[in-house]
Amino acid sequence: MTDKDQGPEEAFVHLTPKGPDDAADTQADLNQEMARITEQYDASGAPETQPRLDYAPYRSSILRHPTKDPHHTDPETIELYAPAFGERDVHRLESDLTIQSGGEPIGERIKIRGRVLDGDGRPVRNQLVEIWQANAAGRYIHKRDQHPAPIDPNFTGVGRCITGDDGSYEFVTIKPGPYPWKNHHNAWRPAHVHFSLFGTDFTQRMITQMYFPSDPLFALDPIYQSIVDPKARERLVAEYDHDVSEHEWLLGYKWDIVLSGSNRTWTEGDSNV
Ligand SMILES: O=C(O)c1ccc(O)c(O)c1
Repeated sequence: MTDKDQGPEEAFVHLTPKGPDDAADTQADLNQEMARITEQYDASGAPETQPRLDYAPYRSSILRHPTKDPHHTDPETIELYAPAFGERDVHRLESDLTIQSGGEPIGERIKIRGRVLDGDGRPVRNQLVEIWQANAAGRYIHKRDQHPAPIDPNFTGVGRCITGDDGSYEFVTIKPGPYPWKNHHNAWRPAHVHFSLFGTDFTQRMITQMYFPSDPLFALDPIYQSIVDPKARERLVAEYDHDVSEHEWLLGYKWDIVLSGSNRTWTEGDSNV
């Protein structure tokens, strides 16, 4: 575990925004800084699928990134007190975020389907997959999110499931709206769904985000841009899949998560960084 390991609570820790006179607060300056770092990467020719941990345009990463080597733990000891999940602990209906209350949540109903795979393309079965996200208006139910967008009384934005024998997972949910955050002036996060994979024990937990195709905010988002390899960025974007869509009911997206190897999915916090 590292201090960067992040759940729904910690996702809202912001730095105080700098004042309007601060040069780094303009989007143009931020874009320049992001482009400079990407250029350095391109020149280095190094394949890099994981994000810069202390990426200045993403302000909180300066505070939150791990500064010490990973802490080695004895896997047997950790099993004595870490939480563990089995198939029976997670109900099938917990993967449908649209039926948690008496009423229908507002927004575009979607299904996200995918597989969890290892670096050789083998399915990773029986994994706890948890998601959390903003509602259709871009609002989280969280005390630190007080921006003036409505809370949906029929939507918590939280769900979970266990992967099947073929590594598959599936969530029915509402497409999240873009989220305004305080990283810099007029900062909006592209619509995204947070994913946590538990691993076979707590020390393996990894956290990432899934995005939606063609989002105009990608180029402006320091979290997305903190991944300098364009291919690694693209792997975080789900694909629209018409076969997953259902007639007059929902739109379908496909998104696979690869745990290791050169096609590894970007992770923002896991026990390996
Ligand atoms: O780093 C953050 O502050 C932060 C806040 C909310 C999010 O949805 C997010 O992805 C990051």
